[in-house]
This record gives sequence, structure tokens and C-alpha cells, in this order.
Amino acid sequence: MQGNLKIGFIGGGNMASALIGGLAGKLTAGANIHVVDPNADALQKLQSTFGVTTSPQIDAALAQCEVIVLSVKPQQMKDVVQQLRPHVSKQLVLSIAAGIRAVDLSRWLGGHAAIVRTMPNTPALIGKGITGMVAMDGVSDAQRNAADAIMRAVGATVWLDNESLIDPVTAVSGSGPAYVFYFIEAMQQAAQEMGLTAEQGNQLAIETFVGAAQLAANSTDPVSVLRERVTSKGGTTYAALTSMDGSGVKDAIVKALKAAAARGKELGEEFGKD
Ligand SMILES: NC(=O)C1=CN([C@@H]2O[C@H](COP(=O)(O)OP(=O)(O)OC[C@H]3O[C@@H](n4cnc5c(N)ncnc54)[C@H](O)[C@@H]3O)[C@@H](O)[C@H]2O)C=CC1
Ligand SMILES: O=C(O)[C@@H]1CCC=N1
Repeated sequence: MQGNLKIGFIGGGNMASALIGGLAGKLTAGANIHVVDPNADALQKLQSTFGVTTSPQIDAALAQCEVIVLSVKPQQMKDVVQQLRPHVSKQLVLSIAAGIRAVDLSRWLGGHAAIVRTMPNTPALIGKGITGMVAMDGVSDAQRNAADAIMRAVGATVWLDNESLIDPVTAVSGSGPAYVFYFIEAMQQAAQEMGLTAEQGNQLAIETFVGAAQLAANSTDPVSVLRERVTSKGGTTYAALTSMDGSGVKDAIVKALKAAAARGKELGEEFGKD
């Protein structure tokens, strides 16, 4: 069900490439996607893989887009958006940046009201992303549906009523893949320290994550019940979880996610000034 939606991307890096991979040839033709990025290699790769059009700087082609996705780092957002301003009239502006507030994007765009803030994550690369999103008051139903369709091209979506919840979403699922990789790395290290080969450790740790996550996704029971089913009284899992509790692992994880959310808020304050 390929349509003709014209989408511009400002920034063609990791997250934008994952999104474009889900959209091109599916939601819309690759030729309907226009990517702006000063990095010639990134543009060349996107052009040859997906047939998108490209430009090293913000250009008039963006005025023809129905949706413009802001996918640069928070630090670059103000500059980029101010350059974009002359090319924005009725378009839906969809930001994937951590921290940057809609009110600041709107002001830099001269009072533009059609803004959706989103927080995707990198499993979008394989169509398994999850995106939290929130629409500002000036977004029409059609634009909201377009935003949802764009993010659903790479996974599931969760709509929020309040923009302040984007920072917690960033902390849970936006940054979340890194915590999972961190945990896998720790399991791989332990496997090797206990005599397994690196290859065996990799396979055992990764398949355990894939299997356990799928089990949790398919189960009607809460994950705490699934955990209890693994934990025989006086057994090995009990020994591991008792050790983790003794080291304060769960509290450390909760604290870490709160630090991520706080950093999201801080990014908005730091790079949203003026
Ligand atoms: N990487 C992740 O897991 C996630 C990232 N995000 C957000 O996505 C945004 C982009 O992050 P990544 O893709 O990871 O970074 P990235 O560094 O891979 O991509 C940023 C791109 O912007 C380009 N760029 C720099 N200046 C530019 C300009 N003036 N005009 C146009 N393009 C310009 C860079 O050349 C680069 O290709 C960030 O705001 C981040 O908060 C959101 C969710 C997850
Ligand atoms: O680390 C970051 O700031 C970005 C946002 C979520 C994932 N990566």
C-alpha cells in the first residue's frame, strides 16, 4: 500500500536511516523522500540503497514535502530549524530529537503549530522499534495519522497526552536498547570468565534475551511471575538474584533511567534557549 507522501529528512544519520529503511518502497516511494545532510557519504548510501533524493543543505525541495522529519542531534537543532523556517508553511514537522521541546521548535519556526514530537529507538532498523509520540494542538487528524503511519513503518507506536512524558519514554525505550546491550555484554563477560568461548557466550546470552523477551511479549502473566517460574527455591537463579539484590542492581537501574529522563529535560533547557 505504497502512497505518494512526500517526506523530507533533515539529518540522514543512524535513526533517520532506520526510518527511511522502513518507509522507502513501503509507505511511499524512495523518490518521494528527500534527505538533507552535509555528510556526502551518508547521502550517497541512502541514495543508492533507497533511491531517495538528497541535498547537502536545506533547499527548496523541502517546501514540497508534506512532512519534515527533524533528525539531527539536539545540539544542532536550533541552527537547522532556523534555516528551515522559510521553507515551512503547512507541513507537519516531526521531531525525533531527545529533549528539544515543541514550544522551542515552534518559536524557531516563527510560530509553526503542526508539530509532533516522537522518541523512536534503534530496533526500528529491523522493523521492531517502539516510538512514543505526542501531538501539539495545531496538528490535524490527517497529520496525526500520517505521523503514526510513518513511525509504524518501523514498529509500534504509543501516543502520549502530555509532552513531559517524552523524557520518561526516552529513558525507557529510546535509550533502552543500550541497557539491553550492556546487560548482554555483562553476561558475555561472565560466560568467558567461567570458561565458555566468546562465541558460545554470545550465542547463549543473545538467544536468552531474544527468547525471554518473546516469552514476556507472548505471556498473559506479568514478568514477575515469569521470573518466579525460573527461580527454584535454593537454586541457581535464586543465588544470582540474591546477589543482584545485595548489589542494589534494581535500584541502580531505576536510578539510571531517572538520570536519562533528567538529561532529556536538561537537553531541552540547554539547547532550547532563545
Ligand atoms: N540513536 C538513537 O538510538 C536515537 C536517537 N534519537 C535522536 O535522533 C537524532 C539523531 O540521532 P542519530 O541518528 O543517532 O545521530 P547521527 O549522528 O547518526 O545523525 C545525525 C545526522 O545529522 C547530520 N547533520 C549534522 N548537521 C546537520 C545539518 N546542519 N543539516 C542536516 N544534517 C546535519 C549528521 O551529518 C548526521 O548524519 C538525535 O536528536 C537523537 O536524540 C532518537 C531516538 C533514538
Ligand atoms: O542518547 C541519546 O541522547 C539518544 C536519545 C535516545 C537514544 N539515543
